[in-house]
Order: sequence, then C-alpha cells, then structure tokens
Amino acid sequence: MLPVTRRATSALRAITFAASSSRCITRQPIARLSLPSTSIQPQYIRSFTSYFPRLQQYAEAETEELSQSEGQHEFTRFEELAENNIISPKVIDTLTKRMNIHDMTEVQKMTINHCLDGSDVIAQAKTGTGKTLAFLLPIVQRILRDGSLEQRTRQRASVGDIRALIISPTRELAEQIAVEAKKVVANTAVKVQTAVGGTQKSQHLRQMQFEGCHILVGTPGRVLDIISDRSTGVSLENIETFVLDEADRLLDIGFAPAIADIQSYMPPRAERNRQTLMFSATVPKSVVQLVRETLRPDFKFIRTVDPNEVQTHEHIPQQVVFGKGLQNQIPIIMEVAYNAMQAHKQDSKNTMPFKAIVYFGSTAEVAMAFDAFTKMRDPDAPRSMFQPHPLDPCRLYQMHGKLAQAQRTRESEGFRRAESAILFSSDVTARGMDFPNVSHVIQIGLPRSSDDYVHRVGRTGRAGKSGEGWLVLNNDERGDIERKMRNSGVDLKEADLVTASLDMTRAAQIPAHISRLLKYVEVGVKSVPYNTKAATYAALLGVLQQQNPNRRKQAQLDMMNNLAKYGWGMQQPPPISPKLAQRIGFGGLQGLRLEEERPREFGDRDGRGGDRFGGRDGGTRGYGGGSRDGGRSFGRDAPPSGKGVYGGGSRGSGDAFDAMGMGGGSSRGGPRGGSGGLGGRGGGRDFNRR
Ligand SMILES: Nc1ncnc2c1ncn2[C@@H]1O[C@H](COP(=O)(O)OP(=O)(O)OP(=O)(O)O)[C@@H](O)[C@H]1O
Repeated sequence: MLPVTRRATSALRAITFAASSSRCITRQPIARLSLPSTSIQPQYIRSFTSYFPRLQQYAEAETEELSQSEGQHEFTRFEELAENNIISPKVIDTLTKRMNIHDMTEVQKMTINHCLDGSDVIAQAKTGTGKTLAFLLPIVQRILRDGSLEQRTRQRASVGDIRALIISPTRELAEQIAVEAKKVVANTAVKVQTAVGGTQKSQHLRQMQFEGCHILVGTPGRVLDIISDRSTGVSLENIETFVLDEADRLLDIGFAPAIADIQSYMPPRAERNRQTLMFSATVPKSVVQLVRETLRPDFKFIRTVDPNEVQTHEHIPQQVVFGKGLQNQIPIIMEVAYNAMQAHKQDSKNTMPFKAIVYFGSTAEVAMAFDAFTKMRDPDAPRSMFQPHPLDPCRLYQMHGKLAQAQRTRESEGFRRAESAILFSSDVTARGMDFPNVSHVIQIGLPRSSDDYVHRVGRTGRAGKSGEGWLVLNNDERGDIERKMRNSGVDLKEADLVTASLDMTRAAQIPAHISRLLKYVEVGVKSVPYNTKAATYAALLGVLQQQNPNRRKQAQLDMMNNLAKYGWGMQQPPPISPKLAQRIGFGGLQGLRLEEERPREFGDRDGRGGDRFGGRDGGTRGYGGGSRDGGRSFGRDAPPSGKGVYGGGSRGSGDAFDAMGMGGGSSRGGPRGGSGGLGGRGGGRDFNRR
C-alpha cells in the first residue's frame, strides 16, 4: 500500500475545486504521483480499478495514510513507474535506455496519474516541459493493458481499432508528436499513424490499412476527411482517449466545428467511456468555459504555472529593442546574429551556437527576409559562386503556410538538424515545435497577444536548456507592448543595439563592423525581386493596421514609405490596389500610390519596378556602395567631412567579420582588394539552401 502525504491530497482538492468553480488556481506544482482526486465518484473509481487495482489500493489508503511524513514515496523517476507496475517496463525501458529520459518533469508528475485513472484533464505547463510525454505515456499504458493487442495485431492489422486520437493545430506538430509516440511504443505492438493535410491521403491510408493503427495523430481537417469516409474503414468506435494538443489554439483558429464533427464519429459517452485531455502552455479562462461541455463535469484542471506568475521561463532572458523605423528591422536581426556568433566564437564552451527562429506577422515578411538573407554577401569580395555567406556557417531556412508540404518538411528537418541556423518563420512553428538547441527567438513586430508571445519564446530554453528572447518593435510601440503584456508577468528588459538607434534616413558615423553588416544587408535586400517587395509592402500595411489600430493612418503610411525607401532602396513606394487602400481606410493619404498610377519607368527585371539601390554602383546611393570613406546613407549624400556614413573605417579596417570568417576583406583596399560593386542584378545569385 502506498502512503501519500497530506499536502498531496489537499492540493488535489484544490485542483478539483479549481475545475469545478472554473477559478484558475492551483498555485504550486505538486511534485508527486498521488491519489486520485476525492472528487471522482466512487462508482467511477470502481470501474477503473478493474483495470488498475492499485488505484483501489490508493483510494483505501487515503485516509489512513494522510499523516505520513512528506516526501515519502514520491515518484520522481520514470523507473519507479515501471517498478510499481504503473507503466509497462517495456515503455519505461525505451524511455530510459533509448531516449535517456529518467526524471519526470512537474507536469508529468502531476498529470500521469490523473490521465491513467481515466479523468478528463486540462493541463497547463510552461513551454518545453514535456507535456507530450505526459499525455503519451498514459495513452500507451491504457492500450497496453489490453493483453490481447499483441496477438491481434500479429494476426490482422486493423484501422478499426483506433484507441487514441491526438489532434494538433499544425501539420509539423502532428508529425512531431507522431515521431515521439513511435519512439515510446518502439518496444510494443502499438501502431502510430498520422493524418495531416498537404500530404498524399491515399498513400497514408494504404500504410494505415497495411500496418493497422492504435494511435492516430493528425490535423482536424484531414482526420475528419478520413473518418467521414466510411470506405476507408477507419473507425473511432473503440476510442478511449481523445487529446487536443495546444487546445486553446485549436479553438482560437476556428477548428471548433471540425473538432465537434470529429467527436460525432465517436460512440456516445454513455455507451463507451472516453477520456478527453487538453494540453497547452496557455489556457485562457474563455477556453475553459468553451470546453466545459466537452469534458466531464469532474474534469481536472492541472496547472504547474500560477496564472499570476510569469508564464515564460526565468532562465530565458527576454529583451525588447525599439528601432527607429521599420527599416531598422533587418539590420537589427543581423546585429543580433553577429553578436551571438561572435560570443560563441569567443567562448564556445559557455555559449550555444547561434540557432534562431525569427517570427514575423505575415508570410510575405517571412519570404522577404529569407530572400534578403540568403542573398547577402560581401560586396567587396571577388565574385565567385563559392563565396561564403557572410553568416557562414549559419544556415538559413524558412517556414510558412504558403510553402508546399514537401518543402515545409525539408525546411523543418534541415533546421532541426543544423547546428547553427536561422529559421524565418510565420506562426506555424510558434506552438509545440521542439527544435533542438534553439539559442534565440527573435520576434519582429507586436505579437498578437501575450499568449502568442509566450509560445514563440518557448521555442528556446526547452527542457531546461538556456536561450534568449528578443522582441523588435518600433519606438512608438512602447505603450502597446506594455498594455499587451500587462497581465502576463513577462519581464522584458530594454536593450540597445547600434542598428536600432540608427537613423537610416540620414548620414551617421557608425562602427566598422556595423557598417559591414549594413553592406551585407544592402546586397541582400537589393537582390530581392520587386514583386516580393511590393507583396510585402501590401501585406505589412494590413498587418500594421491590425497590430497598431491606434496609430494614425498617415503615420503608418509614412513608416511604410520610409521602409520602402530607406530599408528596401526603392525609388518610390510600390502602388497598392485601390481595394486594399479602401479596406484598410488609407484612401486619400499623402504618399499613397494606387496601382493605376504605376509609372513605366519602374521596370526592372520583371518590368514592374525600379530599385533605389540601383545597379552596380549603388544607384542613388545606398548603404555603402563601396565608397572609400565608408558608405553612404540610404539616399543622402555623404557628409562633407568625408567621415564614413554607415561605413566608418571600412577601408582596410579588417573588421571583426574577417576574424569570424564572415566574409572577405572590407571595402576597397581591404585584404582581398575586392572590386566593389555587386554586379547589379547578377548580384542576386541565390545562396539559398545554406
Ligand atoms: N522528463 C523529461 N526529461 C528530460 N527531457 C524531457 C522530459 N520529458 C520530455 N523531455 C524532452 O523535452 C522536450 C520538450 O518536450 P515537449 O515538446 O513535450 O514540451 P511541451 O511542454 O509540449 O512544449 P510546448 O508547450 O512548446 O508544446 C522534448 O525534446 C522532450 O523529448
């Protein structure tokens, strides 16, 4: 008989109270595997104790053992779950010997027992704390308790014997959960399959029919598609566990009807007991209200994070940097990357290789930044297809919903494996994705909500590792971010970067290494096709309107036009469709160009527009252009002093990039005596797939 402690039991009462009153409490994580909650009806316990005799023992033990001293028989290691017949030794062996996972995290300690006893559970725990295993282990254990499974699976694979269905909001997350589940069941007869959009449905179905399926992991649309097609034979008649991972996101982005439809293919609960589990790092009260009807009235709301405490990890320093304009954003990313790579170079033992995810508010921005970064290189080095990328050995990837699924998979896998890399991403990777060793998360622009901020930051500092969060905003967004984060407890420290405070609209003196960074940026941005810039311009107008509804529209447009002119080197801002102008209420603003007005002189390679950076010699003066005395501003003449403008000391200064191996010599006169100039259009060689 296992004794439990008073604290464990009373804590469970608190959780039960929280669930039944919908008040968000349960302050402290309870670090022990403990009794089933007293709120479970005796009837209900009995039905489960036929499967789990130990639970009956716990129930009997409850009153008599309350006085046992604290800390006794507290399970903290997975091995103990096998030793005590709670989880199959086959599974625990895999965990400990193959996956090298031994100690349970708080959320695992707190939820495994409740999930095993059949309760409906909403679990909230910080990002990267092992929620996936927390729901996978009980699922697998429930399946394994059916001793005949192995024999039946050997005889005939079936798609009519699905015991658990796990729904996730994105394809990548579903695939990732399936990979983790396959690892966990490697030593058993349990079969895991996926059903995700964007992939060959028939191929997956054939595989499922051939191998059988006990755990199905998928996205709502594809799962519904498969189960509603009776001819597939896929059935949820035997379902025991239904999991909504990132439950709040699933409901937030309008999957609720699909999820309700999926549930309609499951037997009514009165006929067949079914457990529902919902896991996320953020569970707004509204979601608890929304899912009440889906869950049994005695569901457990388990939080290992106090709603009044910070929802991000203390070990992830989070900094906000306010840029002078939108045109400062790419230089800021570059400076963060440079600083981090330098730090790692100087102290590789104590700093991680630079591996970052950069989040943007729109697909167009992701595509544009990726394009600009892949095309960056040293303008002064001899032109050669073997010229290393300025950020070498950091590789570049992108991820957003407009990529074909095969490319999404390639990008995601490439980033996963890379030691040093940048992933430019939309919010498709913001939740649940477990890329190893991400050292930095850089968010560009105001996040939609503090929850979105928390999930994005959570891609770093996972499983106790270190990491940094960066938020890049505009100077006038201080009030907005304060308001957004007010109740999240997130502690953002303001940081200063040279590229943030730089006024890109005028000449300035700057350190040599920053000058060099800006030259790389210029080369990259210059090589981005006009159409991409125009699409990004239009998309950003919409995004900014949403993010900053209080900013004056004229100010918004002026910011955008500065970005086009000083950030992207365009002679004029690209025209937008009158329809878009009307939709966002920009009609009649000064400086707005509508599509009909497009002048012919714009023609560049695709005949659509000119480029302020001009051709080989930097056109109307760009960020540097290889001037002896340093660069030139984006559109202003160099000051008479002849001091470097965005390029001080570039001449043969042998700046830090050389030391880093981040490119050749500096501008003219540098070690390699580069010829300057980038060959205009030809300079746009795609250095992708780095
Ligand atoms: N007990 C454990 N000990 C060490 N590592 C663990 C443990 N449990 C899980 N992990 C590892 O921690 C990482 C994060 O786990 P997981 O992706 O499940 O986190 P999560 O809580 O679901 O995060 P998110 O909120 O971002 O979805 C994974 O690489 C996983 O293998």
